[in-house]
Amino acid sequence: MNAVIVDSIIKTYGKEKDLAVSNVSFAVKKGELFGLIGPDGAGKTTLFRILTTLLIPDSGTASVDGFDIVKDFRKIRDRVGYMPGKFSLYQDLTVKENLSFFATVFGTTIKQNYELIKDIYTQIEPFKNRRAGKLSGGMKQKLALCCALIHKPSVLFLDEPTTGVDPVSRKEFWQMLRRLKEQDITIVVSTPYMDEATLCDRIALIQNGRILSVNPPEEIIHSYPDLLYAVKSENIYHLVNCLKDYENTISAYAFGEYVHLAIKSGVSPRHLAMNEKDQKIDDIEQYLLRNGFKNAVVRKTEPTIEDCFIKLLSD
Ligand SMILES: Nc1ncnc2c1ncn2[C@@H]1O[C@H](COP(=O)(O)OP(=O)(O)OP(=O)(O)O)[C@@H](O)[C@H]1O
Repeated sequence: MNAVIVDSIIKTYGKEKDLAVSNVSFAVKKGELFGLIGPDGAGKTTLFRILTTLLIPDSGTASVDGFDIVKDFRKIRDRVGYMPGKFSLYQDLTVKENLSFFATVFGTTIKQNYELIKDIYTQIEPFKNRRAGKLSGGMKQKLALCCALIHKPSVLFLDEPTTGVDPVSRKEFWQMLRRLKEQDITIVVSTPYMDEATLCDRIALIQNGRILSVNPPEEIIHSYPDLLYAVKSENIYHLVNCLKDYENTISAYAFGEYVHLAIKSGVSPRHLAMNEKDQKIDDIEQYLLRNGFKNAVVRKTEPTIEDCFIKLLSD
């Protein structure tokens, strides 16, 4: 059964009718941890605001927990938890006051649903009398999650919950989400961090208001069609340009301290053992040598979600 159904949603802004969400359709299964992955401006927040009944789409339909986002908006508001990217906490209220406030708004008490938030709340309880504005990023995020959960929602929408949070808190946060999922809460979470995509059951890759793919992350990675190499040398900028001109190149782009080079899979096996010497590596090394890169290191690499995203964008 599906907890969220989005069918042909279109949303534009302003007189110019700038397209923010372009004919988007997808469904999220009950109990699923579903990720909306895409860069800034992709349309993630707009979709969240539509699904939490804060915005009305220009056209298309959507339902959450079986209720229509327009006709049944009140029922949806009782059933969803929403952690917006910004401004979800009252900075001048303490940790405890924020939580009590959100509980009261939903006609419940902290005590009534304490079991659900206990794991998370105990981590911020030592600071319960501190004003929210004086908490660290990680602590704010935990409090905001408690506030979004306090009325025991069946579907939880989290808009970029880990943006601006340190790597350790980010990891802890995802562990918390996995535990919530075990309690049968459907979670839709957006993130611009591609590495977080692999922690979801399924992900929708979104760009410019369009969905490029909806699949489990491992399937997206498995269906990557090209051969991918990581190339390292001094002067990444020149290296990228040089590799773009290589005859077999499909794409070449900076990837951390490496350049990722995608080439046509041709006759080489798609999954060469990582330590197996690949004829193509020799060819690339020779090409780079001819072009003045004396110490370039070339190795085969497995695609990440980010590589798949780049591939989908260039198709
Ligand atoms: N209130 C608004 N008025 C006009 N345009 C808007 C408004 N809100 C969003 N947009 C535009 O709609 C597009 C999608 O924005 P949206 O905020 O949904 O994306 P996002 O993926 O959540 O990115 P971000 O993380 O930057 O918020 C962008 O081009 C954005 O500039």
